[in-house]
Amino acid sequence: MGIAYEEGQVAQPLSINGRSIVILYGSETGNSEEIALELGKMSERLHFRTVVDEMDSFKLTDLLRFSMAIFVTSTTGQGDMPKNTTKFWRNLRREKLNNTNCLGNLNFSIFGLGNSSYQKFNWAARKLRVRLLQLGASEFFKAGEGDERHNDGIDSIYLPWQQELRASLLTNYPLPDSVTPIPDDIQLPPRYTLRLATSIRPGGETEEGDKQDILGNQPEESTDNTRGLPPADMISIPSTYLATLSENVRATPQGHWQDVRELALEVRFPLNLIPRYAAGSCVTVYPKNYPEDVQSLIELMGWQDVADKPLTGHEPESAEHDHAGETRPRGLYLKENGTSTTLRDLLTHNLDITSVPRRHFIKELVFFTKDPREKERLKELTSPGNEQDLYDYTSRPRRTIIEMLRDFPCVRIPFNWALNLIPTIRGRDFSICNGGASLEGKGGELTLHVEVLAALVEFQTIIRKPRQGLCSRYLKHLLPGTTLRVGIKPADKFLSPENSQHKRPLIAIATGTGIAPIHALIEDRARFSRTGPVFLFYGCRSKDADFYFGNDWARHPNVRVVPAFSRDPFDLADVISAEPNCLKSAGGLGLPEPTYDYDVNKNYVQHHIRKHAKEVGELMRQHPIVCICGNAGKMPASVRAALCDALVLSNVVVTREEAEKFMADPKNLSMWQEVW
Ligand SMILES: Cc1cc2nc3c(=O)[nH]c(=O)nc-3n(C[C@H](O)[C@H](O)[C@H](O)COP(=O)(O)O)c2cc1C
Repeated sequence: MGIAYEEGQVAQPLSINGRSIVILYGSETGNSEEIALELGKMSERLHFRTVVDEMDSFKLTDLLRFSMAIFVTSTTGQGDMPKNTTKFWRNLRREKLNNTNCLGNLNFSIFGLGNSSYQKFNWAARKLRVRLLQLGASEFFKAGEGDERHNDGIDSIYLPWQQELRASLLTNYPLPDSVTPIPDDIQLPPRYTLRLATSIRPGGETEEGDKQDILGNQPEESTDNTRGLPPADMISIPSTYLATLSENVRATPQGHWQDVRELALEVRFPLNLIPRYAAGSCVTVYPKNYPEDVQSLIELMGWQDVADKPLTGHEPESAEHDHAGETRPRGLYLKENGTSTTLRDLLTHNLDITSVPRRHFIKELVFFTKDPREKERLKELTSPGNEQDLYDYTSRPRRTIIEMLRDFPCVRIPFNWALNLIPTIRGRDFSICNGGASLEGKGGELTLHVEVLAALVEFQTIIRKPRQGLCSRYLKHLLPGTTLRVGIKPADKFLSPENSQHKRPLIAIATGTGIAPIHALIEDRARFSRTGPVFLFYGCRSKDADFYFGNDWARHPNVRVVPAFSRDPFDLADVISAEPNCLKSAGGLGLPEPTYDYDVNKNYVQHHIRKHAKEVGELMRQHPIVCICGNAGKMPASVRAALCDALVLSNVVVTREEAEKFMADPKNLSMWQEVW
């Protein structure tokens, strides 16, 4: 007879000999991590001993302790592996492992996340898969490749892939007769739990005399945290630096649809810890939540009694639940100076309470409401086939976690489950837009002046209240003089002027704030007397509103700028559209087919590339660097198609097929693409 599960119960997966899965992810912005966690739940429900962790926290030899490994990785940069896979990937690629068959006992499968507007679509997952096979591992289930550009995003490939994987696991690793999978409507134990350092009496008061947490830290004086701007206190984030905001001004006119900020930061590095930085580097800003939002969530969930009490360490629920020594979610950092952390601190600095609710969050909410109608609606939102309904409720109106909890007033998440439901805040990257002498450090403790252009993300949605992204809201009201913690992400090597790279021609195509890294690059090259020519196609709405650095280009005589002002009057004769019949994509390289109809009679960068085909072709013969930066929508594919057309029109190659091959070959050019 199978095990009977009862509603309301928290079911512990059984421990069955030889039945274990490790799920390792590589993730920059959390999408792969979310999928890995979902796969982890699926695996636990099938009674596999399950470990979910980032790749870098795992040794190769540890992999072999599991019956199976599932890898989930996004692709970042120019077909690169995410940062939290660097160590793992370096180990895997060691030459001495070649021909050793060292992973001969490993069974694996892999799911990749990517965006097909990038030339190197899903390359990280593909590279990883090839290397695992080379080292003798066997693929127990076919690889999946999610594409953000699909109608339902990554889910359109991921959901059916996950269903098939589950079926395959059940067939190939059948459960003993007496055991059934844990059904979806039965709750699994939490991965992490929060505990108060002081014990609370049932009535809610704190026991007397216990005013310290287990580390002996005194709780801080209570301050009025419920109003105003995010607090100034810091959390310890590894590999970050202190920076002072020196400027925060609006770069677009008041009436313009978008509030774009010019921010300047003075970043301080200890001399022994100077990161590699150059034009093309990014600065990572870690936003915080506003006290009023934090308070609102605390009240909604009834956490007032515990919100300001010190917490102890964040251990996993039980030792059985082996998460490779991990005691709190990756990316969750505590306050500096050993001061005790409270739930309010976590909600302010660590947990993304204004993010759009993900499927995993909604699935868990079912367990925290007693109202049958709420339960039914929550189940409906996450049931297979209802992806459009989920999208319309969550992503389309950019609804936040707090707003969703208001819509479901009977939901009460116990405070000690918070880390399991709410995702951690991740830093947001902004391309540095200054270069050359302005990006040179000064002083004994090096101070670096960096500038960024931050387009504040503000949405007009079907919910009447205008919405803002977390980081946008944080930056909008950030006052000069504020100290914050920032990271610096190095740029691709070929962008920096070392090794004579600056002598190569640069063909740059930028739209909107995508001009930021290009501007930095041009300033960097200007330091040298002999630099290659620059041909810049720059698309924005209007000369007066968002033609960033418009007055600056004149300082760079070797830079030729061709602007495409899409909303200013223009001469149709200047705009050369594609002729799909003679310049049709040859396909075959797996590149997305650009659409031609949306840009007829418009004034976009791709039209000007075709118009200047001869000059573009000339530079293409000289091993140029080609940069495409800006919005990820239709622009990257249209621009690549226009570059291919230019190659044909200027007789560098004869056919469109040859043009696509030419573009993909690093012997001809170095492509750097940064689109979002
Ligand atoms: C800066 C940047 C570079 C990217 N480069 C690629 C790429 O080369 N190939 C690709 O298929 N997807 C690329 N993507 C798309 C990501 O793989 C995709 O957004 C994915 O969902 C991110 O998942 P993550 O949050 O787990 O990192 C890139 C995204 C960004 C923001």
